[in-house]
Amino acid sequence: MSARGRFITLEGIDGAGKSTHHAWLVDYLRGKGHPVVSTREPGGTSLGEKLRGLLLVEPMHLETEALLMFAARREHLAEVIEPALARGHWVVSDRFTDASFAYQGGGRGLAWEKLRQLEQWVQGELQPDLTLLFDLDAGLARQRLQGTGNAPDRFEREQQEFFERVRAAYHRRAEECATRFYLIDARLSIEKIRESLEERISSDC
Ligand SMILES: Nc1ncnc2c1ncn2[C@@H]1O[C@H](COP(=O)(O)OP(=O)(O)OP(=O)(O)O)[C@@H](O)[C@H]1O
Ligand SMILES: Cc1cn([C@H]2C[C@H](O)[C@@H](COP(=O)(O)O)O2)c(=O)[nH]c1=O
Repeated sequence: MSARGRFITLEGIDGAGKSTHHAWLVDYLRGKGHPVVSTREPGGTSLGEKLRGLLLVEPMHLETEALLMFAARREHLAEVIEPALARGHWVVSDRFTDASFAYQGGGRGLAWEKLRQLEQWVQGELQPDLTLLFDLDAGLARQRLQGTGNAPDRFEREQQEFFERVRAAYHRRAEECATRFYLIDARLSIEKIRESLEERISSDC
């Protein structure tokens, strides 16, 4: 039987650089010979991607939003994450549960305790082995997103204060789960961030 694989998540406010470094990290780990499942939330399964389509577009009650995020996550865990880890594969996910604490908790004001209950229900004791938190000022993140020329989704249209609360909630979560978090200064150049990721990850692979 193969050893359980490693579970890495990337987190941060919209525009902090997760997707850029997610793609690089997956290639880097594959280059080292690891079997890697590259995935994202909300999404990662056929049902999860349909829920993502709703979540990023449809206005909805805050608790509906939180429940749909966790419903998509339950499917993601059952269909993709748990089987891959059991096969000994690495799973690299662009966002996971910390995003629910940051966005639904910090951004929208849902009680931390309700989120903890959902977390316990949906994932039990399973947590990422390593969470890379891309930390960036909300104003700079917005400028970067505007530079992409892509139409903003329902979250990306939120005010700067919303993202300041999201960022603060990520910091709270990083303090609460300090052993698995690795904070990245996302103001640095893409090259410098890669160097720091390489240094952090090379001890694991
Ligand atoms: N360190 C960096 N320095 C300068 N620009 C960067 C850096 N990292 C990413 N970018 C650029 O910022 C933009 C947003 O990056 P990216 O799409 O990776 O962010 P994201 O966190 O995945 O955003 P979202 O959550 O909205 O998908 C892109 O144009 C990307 O090339
Ligand atoms: C998992 C998760 C995500 N969100 C939000 C955060 C982002 O604005 C979008 C996803 O878009 P991305 O371009 O793929 O980053 O969804 C959330 O509010 N809660 C969550 O649990």
